[in-house]
Amino acid sequence: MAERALVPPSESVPRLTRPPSPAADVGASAALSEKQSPLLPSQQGGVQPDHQNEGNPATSQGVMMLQLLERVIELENWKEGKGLIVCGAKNTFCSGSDLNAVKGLGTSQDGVELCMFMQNTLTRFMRLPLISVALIQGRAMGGGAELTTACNFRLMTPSSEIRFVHKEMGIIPSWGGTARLTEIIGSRQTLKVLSGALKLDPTVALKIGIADEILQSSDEDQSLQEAQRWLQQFISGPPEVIRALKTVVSSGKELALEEALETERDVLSTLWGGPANLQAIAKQIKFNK
Ligand SMILES: CCC(=O)SCCNC(=O)CCNC(=O)[C@H](O)C(C)(C)COP(=O)(O)OP(=O)(O)OC[C@H]1O[C@@H](n2cnc3c(N)ncnc32)[C@H](O)[C@@H]1OP(=O)(O)O
Repeated sequence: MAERALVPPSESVPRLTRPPSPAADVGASAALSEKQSPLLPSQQGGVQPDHQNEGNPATSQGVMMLQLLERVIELENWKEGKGLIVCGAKNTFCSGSDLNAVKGLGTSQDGVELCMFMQNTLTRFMRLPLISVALIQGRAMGGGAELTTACNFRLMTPSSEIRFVHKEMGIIPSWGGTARLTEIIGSRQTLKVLSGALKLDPTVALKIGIADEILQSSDEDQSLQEAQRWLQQFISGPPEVIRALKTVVSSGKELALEEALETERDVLSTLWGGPANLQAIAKQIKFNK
């Protein structure tokens, strides 16, 4: 992996390395039924507050973060998956850190530890061999805005808003959000968005390239269905091919050229002459329609 001047402490974020054996990361060959939902388990409960901890916000926030990590580990083990949608509850994507909890986490060391934990979790999330979509219903603020940048795509509803409010809180986005936003919209736009703590409505978000599309409905269920249809166009096909594509795009983004090329060779070797490839050749598909 290419060294950067300002890398986080090595223990905080796992380094992307090429798959140890070609088949290891892209071995899923079981077909995902087209009826199977590509959704993150968030639809089945997601990262919810642990109500047993309601009396102690700091613990409650910690529990939610651990739950997020658990979900990521679950997804790392979901070998037949192709895509996922991250969404919030009650028409709100995520309003960031629990402001009550952070009152009890006032030292610089607390902030850095939180940051390292979230950098690690979100980097693992970003590297999943799944195509991920943030469905932004309502507000995505602070850490919630950062979470959207860990997804491959962002869909907004007409009434949604993304806002990196960190400056107003006297901090910077440090859950990997600054680095990822810069990669998504470039450094000039990122500087404007962060230093202005700009309210990004869907039209502005689409214009500057943080949003990929504005959905038609702001209704929670309808927008979710729209998002599912949107994602479907990118995940139709055999899981091993979709997962391989995501893997090589991730390595193209993160690795030095020689390593990225080597990854492409390794991943290709798991597909060339495989079932999907042989079937496509046998069908003599034409792409002229
Ligand atoms: C990584 C670092 C970070 O994440 S820094 C960013 C931290 N987040 C924030 O500063 C957001 C603060 N919240 C707000 O600005 C507003 O509550 C937003 C999200 C815009 C929602 O406004 P509105 O729709 O009018 O609802 P509201 O303010 O009445 O809130 C409903 C209840 O939810 C609560 N809430 C909201 N956000 C948080 C939060 N981050 N931490 C803790 N509690 C939060 C509100 O306090 C309110 O609670 P209650 O109903 O008054 O008990």
